[in-house]
Amino acid sequence: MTTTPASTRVPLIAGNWKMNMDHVQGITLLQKLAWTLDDAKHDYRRVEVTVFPPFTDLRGVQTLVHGDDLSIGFGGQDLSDQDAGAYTGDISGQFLAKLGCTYVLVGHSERRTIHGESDELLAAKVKAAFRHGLVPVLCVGEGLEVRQAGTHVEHTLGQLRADLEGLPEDQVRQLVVAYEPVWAIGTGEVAGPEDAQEMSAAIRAELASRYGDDVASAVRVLYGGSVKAANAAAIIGQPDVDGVLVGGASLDAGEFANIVRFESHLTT
Ligand SMILES: O=C(CO)COP(=O)(O)O
Repeated sequence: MTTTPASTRVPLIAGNWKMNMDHVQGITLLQKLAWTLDDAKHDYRRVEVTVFPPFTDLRGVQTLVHGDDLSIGFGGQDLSDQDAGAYTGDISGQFLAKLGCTYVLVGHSERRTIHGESDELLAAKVKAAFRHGLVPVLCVGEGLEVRQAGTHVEHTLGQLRADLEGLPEDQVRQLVVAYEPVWAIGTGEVAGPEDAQEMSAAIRAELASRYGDDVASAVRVLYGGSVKAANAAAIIGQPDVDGVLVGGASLDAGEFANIVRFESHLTT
């Protein structure tokens, strides 16, 4: 398979704040992150940085990012598969796009489990994201029982196949996929760098077999699950891992900045 070298895919370091940080706390966190990365002279063209705050923070985040001309991107943690109408409590991709969001998480394991979101719904959400010019960060991954049964690769690829159902090739190529083994989320258990590589390579091979090498080598595959500054470099150093989706550690500006600066840990 003739894949584009990993070095042409810009690493993406993404912080999923989950249901943490009200809009005042969110601004403070983002400001601190921006200062810390500025002080470190971070080059955002080399390593892209994005945060996923709660919906109620997004307007404030947009104002800060645009007002201070920050290079940090932002996105929503979820979106509706519908565009508008009588869907109480739901958020349209159109609203997120209007707020300047670049990305949107789709199918985070907490949406799949707590909210019972099906692959059918998630396939509709992926399409809704593209309809509004948002890049979906599609989350896939297995629970502990599946991992223990040794069927994690097949399980995760099954989610990927179902969630991309009917998606045209030019949209697949823009996707970000996040492999997040559920047993490693918020537990302190980290899949080893080899586990992250095994699944990322399997995801890329699956994309290559369905859409061709060219598409597969354009898609960025992230790892998520108890990522910290101490383990980020080894994980992102894997050839098929193009970044990380960070939960808990993204709530600490210093720790998250150190994850963004993972390359400096490789050389020191
Ligand atoms: O779910 C995650 C990111 O989306 C991972 O969360 P933790 O980094 O807290 O394990």
